[in-house]
Amino acid sequence: MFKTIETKDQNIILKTDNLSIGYKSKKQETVIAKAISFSIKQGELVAIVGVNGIGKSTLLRTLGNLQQKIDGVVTLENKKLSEYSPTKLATKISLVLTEPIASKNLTVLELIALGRQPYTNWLGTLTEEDKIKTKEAITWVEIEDLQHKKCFELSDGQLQRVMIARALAQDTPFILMDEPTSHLDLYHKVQILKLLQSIAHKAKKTILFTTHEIEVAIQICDKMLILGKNQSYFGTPCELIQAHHFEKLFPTDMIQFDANTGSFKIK
Ligand SMILES: Nc1ncnc2c1ncn2[C@@H]1O[C@H](COP(=O)(O)OP(=O)(O)OP(=O)(O)O)[C@@H](O)[C@H]1O
Repeated sequence: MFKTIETKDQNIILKTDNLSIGYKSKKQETVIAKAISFSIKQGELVAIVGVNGIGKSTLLRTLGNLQQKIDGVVTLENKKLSEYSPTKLATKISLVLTEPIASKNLTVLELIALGRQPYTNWLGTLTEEDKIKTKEAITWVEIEDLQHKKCFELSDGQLQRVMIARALAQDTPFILMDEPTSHLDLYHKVQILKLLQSIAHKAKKTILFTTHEIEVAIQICDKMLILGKNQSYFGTPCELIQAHHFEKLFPTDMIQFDANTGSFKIK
């Protein structure tokens, strides 16, 4: 249904090596987090977790090339991220960010079709292939009944599914999502993450997302990145639990991670 891609280096799609992220101005450079090294393979669902303000969104924007890294190397399909043109990058990475969409007056179908922009001509004319990819994305996310609604008529959970469909219509091998489960109840959080898991595993998309739902992510994700200011930890949830890395996530005065249940307990 969707394109799969072949890469060298054991199907590694994205790799960071000693990456530092942060903000640069003419006067100063602020490092938010450093020494971030990890690699993600095709078809993996990966969560970035960490305390508020640690730099999860900054990392996601850096990986999407929306902002400059401070130091280190990011490679996408064995090529440096900085060597991609914006047009080429749009065929490799789709981004679902938390900013409210400006185009809520569009219908769901129109919004999802915007995902085809990297492939359309300057008039935005949709080809048969663009229409097929748009329909496929709608079917995958099971929102056929919503397609003619206006986006402002949707609930948060429905809108989140629509944004995922738009990313799928863009048909990139790699999808970056900032907090796809925010504002959702537990049932809908799990529903969205299960959907992302099935897209990763069945359509062989590589999905990297930020979340505060650590306990749900432990149960659903293939790998996780625990982001810290000076050191980050990457691995399968099981490896991270066994290495006691979740214990270091929050100050221990109020909450403690229980490695037996994979959950946090209030002290
Ligand atoms: N445009 C900016 N210029 C300078 N500093 C910024 C900018 N945007 C964010 N920051 C700072 O970068 C740090 C990391 O912010 P970021 O939003 O990446 O964290 P986060 O882990 O996603 O947080 P949260 O979990 O609260 O969403 C914060 O200290 C924030 O104040």
